[in-house]
This record gives sequence, C-alpha cells and structure tokens, in this order.
Amino acid sequence: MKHIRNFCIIAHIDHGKSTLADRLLEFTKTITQRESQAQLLDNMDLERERGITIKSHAIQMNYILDGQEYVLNLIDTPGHVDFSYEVSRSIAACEGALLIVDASQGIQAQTISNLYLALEHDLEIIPILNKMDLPGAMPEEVKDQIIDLIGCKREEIIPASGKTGLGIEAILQAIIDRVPAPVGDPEAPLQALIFDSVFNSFRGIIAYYKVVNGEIKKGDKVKFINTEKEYLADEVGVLKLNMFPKTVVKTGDVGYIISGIKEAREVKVGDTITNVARPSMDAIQGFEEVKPMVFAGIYPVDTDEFEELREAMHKLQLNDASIVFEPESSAALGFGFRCGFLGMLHMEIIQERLEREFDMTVITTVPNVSYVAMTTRGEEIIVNNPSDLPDPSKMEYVEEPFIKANIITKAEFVGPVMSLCIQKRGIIVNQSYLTADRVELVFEIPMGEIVFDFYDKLKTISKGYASFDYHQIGYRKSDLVRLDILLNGEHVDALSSLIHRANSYDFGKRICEKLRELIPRQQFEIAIQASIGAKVIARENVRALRKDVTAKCYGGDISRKRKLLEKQKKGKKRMRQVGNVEIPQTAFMAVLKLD
Ligand SMILES: Nc1nc2c(ncn2[C@@H]2O[C@H](COP(=O)(O)OP(=O)(O)OP(=O)(O)O)[C@@H](O)[C@H]2O)c(=O)[nH]1
Repeated sequence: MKHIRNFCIIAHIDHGKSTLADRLLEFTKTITQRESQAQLLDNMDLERERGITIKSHAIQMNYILDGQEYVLNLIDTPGHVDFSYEVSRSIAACEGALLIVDASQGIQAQTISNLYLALEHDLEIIPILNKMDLPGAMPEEVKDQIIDLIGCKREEIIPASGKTGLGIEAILQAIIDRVPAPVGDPEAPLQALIFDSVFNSFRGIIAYYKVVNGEIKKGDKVKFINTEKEYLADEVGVLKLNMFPKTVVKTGDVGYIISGIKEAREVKVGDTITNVARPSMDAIQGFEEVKPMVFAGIYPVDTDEFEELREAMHKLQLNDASIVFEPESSAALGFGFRCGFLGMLHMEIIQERLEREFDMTVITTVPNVSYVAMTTRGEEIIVNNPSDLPDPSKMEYVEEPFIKANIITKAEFVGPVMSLCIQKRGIIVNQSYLTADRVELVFEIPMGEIVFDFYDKLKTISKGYASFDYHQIGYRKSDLVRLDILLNGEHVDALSSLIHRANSYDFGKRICEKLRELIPRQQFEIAIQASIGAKVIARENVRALRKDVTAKCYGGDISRKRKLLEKQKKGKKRMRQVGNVEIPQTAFMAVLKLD
C-alpha cells in the first residue's frame, strides 16, 4: 500500500488531458508507442471522433524510481459538464490530482470547478503548465494565475507538453513524492467505492472501484450496499491496457469486478461494494442517484418501427444507466418515448448511437428541462413534457430548475456576457477579478434558458474567450406559460414549449417566423399560429406551391430529373405528416435555431 499512488487528471476541456495521459502510459511502458493510437484512453469511436472523453477510465502503471517499484493508478475523468457527477466520483477514489492548465489559454471555468471538487476531497494538487511547445504559450502569466488560484510555489508548477514529452519524467517524480499513499485498513471489512462501470457485450457489466478498506477476492460473495444486490465475484483484477485478472485486489488499489451483471442500472457509480460473509454496514459517503436534466421526445420516423426503437433504447440503457425513457404518444408523432438525458451533449450522443449502432432513423423533439407543477388540489406533478402541464385554472404554480453558472472571461467582454445572462433571466450574484484582465462572473439562471444555445452564444459574444460551468441549485417558482403551435388550425403537441410569460410574445413571433422558413411549401397554403391558451399571439403563412419541382427540368436530361426526385425523397426521410401538413425534422428543433 505504501507504494501505491492513485491520481486523476483534471483540466478544462481541450487543455490536453488525454494526450498527456498517453505520454505517461508510454513513458512507463504501460503501452508501446505502436499501441498508442492518438488518445488511447478515449476508446469509444464516438469519443475519438468528437475528441472528448465521455466516460472515465482507469489504468495502472508500474514505474521504478530509485530502485523501488511503484503502482500508479491513473483515473481519467470526463471534462464535459454533462458528466460532472462522474468526475466527482473519480476524484473521490484518488489521493492526488494533476491540474492541467493550457499555457496558451490560462485558467478556465472547468479548471476551477474541478479544482474545487478535488480540494473538497483533500486531494494533493500538482499544477502542470501544459502545451509549453505552443508559440502562444504565456508561461509566466499563467503561472501567476495558478499561484493566485491554489497558493502554490512557483517552482512547484511543472512545465510540460503532451506533444513533445517535456516534463513527463518530472510529473512521475512529483506523483511519487507529493501524492500521499492511500490510507485504509487492510484488516477491516471490505469497502470498495465504485467510480465507473462499462458494458461489455461478452462479459456484461464491468465495475471499476477503489478498495478503501479490506480486500476483494475472486470467488467472494459481494454485496452492493445501495442497491442491496448480491453477486459472486467471478473475476477480479487490475486494469492495465487490458484487464489483468488477479486472485485478490487489496486495500488502496484500483481494480475491476466481473460478476455476471447484465444491466448498467444494477451498478451505480458511487455505490459501495462489501463482502457478504463479513459485511461493512457503512456505505462510502457521497452517493447520489444521477438525475436526467434534459428531456426530449424520440420518435421513429417510420411509425411501424416503434417496437424496434423500444428494443434499441433498452439495449442502450443496458450500457448507459443514465438514460431514462418511458413511452409517450403524441397526436402529431404517434408512439415514441420521452427520454431523459444528462445534458444536451449526452442527448446528441444517444441520438447518434441510435442511428449508428441500431440503424434507427428518429425524430427528436425540442428538449426541455423538468418542471414541477402544483395543482389546486395540492398535488405535485413532475412535468417532463410541456404537453403535460396542467391547465392554468387547475394549477397553483409552476417551478423550474435553476443553476449557478460560473463564467470566466476577459474584462472587455463583461458587458456583452452580462447582457446575455440578463436576457436569459439570469441574476448576477458575484463578479470578481482573477487578474487585471480576467473576470469571474457568477449568475443564477433558469436551467431551461441555458440548455440549448447558451454556450454557443457565450462563445460568439466573447470571441471564444469565455468558459462556462454550472451546477443545479434547486427549483424556484416562475411565471411560465405553455406556448402552443397550430398548423392550419391543428395543434401540434410536439411543438409546444414552456416559456416565461414576459418573453412569450416575442418568442411566439420568432418561432412562427422560423417555422415559416423551415416548413417547405406544399400544394396549399399553411397557416402557422402561436397561441397561449385560446389566444393566438402570432401568425405566419407558408404560401402554396405552384410549380412542380421537376418543371424546370422539362426538356432537360432525364437523369438530372431523377436525381432531383431522389434528392427530394431523401429529404423526405425525416418528414412527418400532421393533419395535411408535412413537417421536416428541423422544424421540431426550430426553437434551437432562433437567432
Ligand atoms: N501543441 C500542443 N497541442 C496539444 C498538447 N496536448 C494536447 N494538444 C492538443 O490539444 C487538443 C486537445 O487535447 P486532448 O488531450 O484531447 O484534450 P483533453 O483535455 O483530453 O480533452 P477532453 O478529454 O475532451 O477533456 C488536441 O488537438 C491535442 O492534439 C501539447 O502539449 N501541445
């Protein structure tokens, strides 16, 4: 135990965490250069394509320093806010953290929020100034920022580059010298903290844990304290490049367990494993049920494919326990599912996986957050779909989730950032200068206002010099109304949204204009109306189509005509007929496209 070091890497997105991790793995010969495809740890295809770490992973390195062999467990953490609970669990399994800061970018919002998480768990922080090879690196300036932030000594900051390999040896030395060995009682009953799990189609769910006290042996009967389920430890071991089976994983070490679990739902990140024969009564603290934040309807384009979609969703849920879904029906879209996601990125990933892995073509409706409505009869209703909002006459009030948003930007962008936040119904609670040129702004904002395009807008108005991070701070009463859309007088339930009363007129007008652009002209005129209750507040028309689309090809060559028709057919793939109007997928997402 004395020679084990458990550490994670925390960084703002794109500051070079995965690249640096690869260099550490190469240097310790955990992987050979040949095995080191770019960003080895990101082994899901989607992760590699998007260049982000979606799930945390762990890997063990062996390193000899001054004749002593050390076991270094690196726990990789995801960098995106959608997955922040996983970051917090990974951090809880470590004694130290490498805090990576891009020398050309300086400290960003997630550097700070992840740092706070690490400090909450009393982790030893090793500051690293990465990307020193970049011409735009500003080492002295960024060092000042780091010193201000964590109060370390200048010489404690390690200059590094994941690209050239600068600083790698110094980092390993610092991990051994500065990160404390795990503490724990080898004689005590087993307590192992689950910080991640993965789905393997052959072996079922593989859970990753850190043994906090006691030990876990192959063949043990174990129990997961929060779910109260018992399993046989078919295989335990440590994580190298591949799984490395062992007969026992001891106190302080990081390992995996395979026990025939088939569904991701049964393994909850943050849960504690104990031994059935000699149980610990206490779970390790900090366990939370992960709650979805964003909801949207997912419908098969082809109504016959509902059962296939159900099967695909179930399969996805087997390896991603954070998706929830239940059947719903929409007058406009037929049968589908209301699905809950951790955030917008998570939603996009699920949609993409449905298409790639299950070959499903789906229509997704506008995402919304989860509201709470209090009825006049004193019932509390959770509203995950705007259509479920009770009639105003039967409702006392509605509450919406709020977040605390942390934004770091340059002083010159404070004005525009503030106006954006205020436009999104934000309330500023703090403003502080980190340096003469860098400002941290703290806002409380309704979550519904930021889930869509907030981050994009923030990036645009700050020319990319703003970083953003948030956490939920609970529900508050709001004056929300349901805005409905009618097409030729017919209410399209999938286009309803909840909106603050003060913004509803402007919003109604803009959404009608946007729909007019997105709904293609058809054989007849289409009236687009926005209404609140029975009152129509905006209207636009899509004029009738006069000419045949192929008309301009008359006399032209036939192949061109066929191509045009085919193109049209493809475009139609994601269309839905509502009443007599055909609505394209893009229209269901119109809200996201408002300027
Ligand atoms: N010049 C230079 N580029 C680097 C260095 N380290 C990483 N990069 C580049 O920076 C980008 C982001 O690197 P990643 O390692 O994927 O960053 P990350 O922090 O792991 O990103 P997430 O996993 O998404 O949080 C990639 O394009 C890398 O090639 C470095 O030391 N120097």
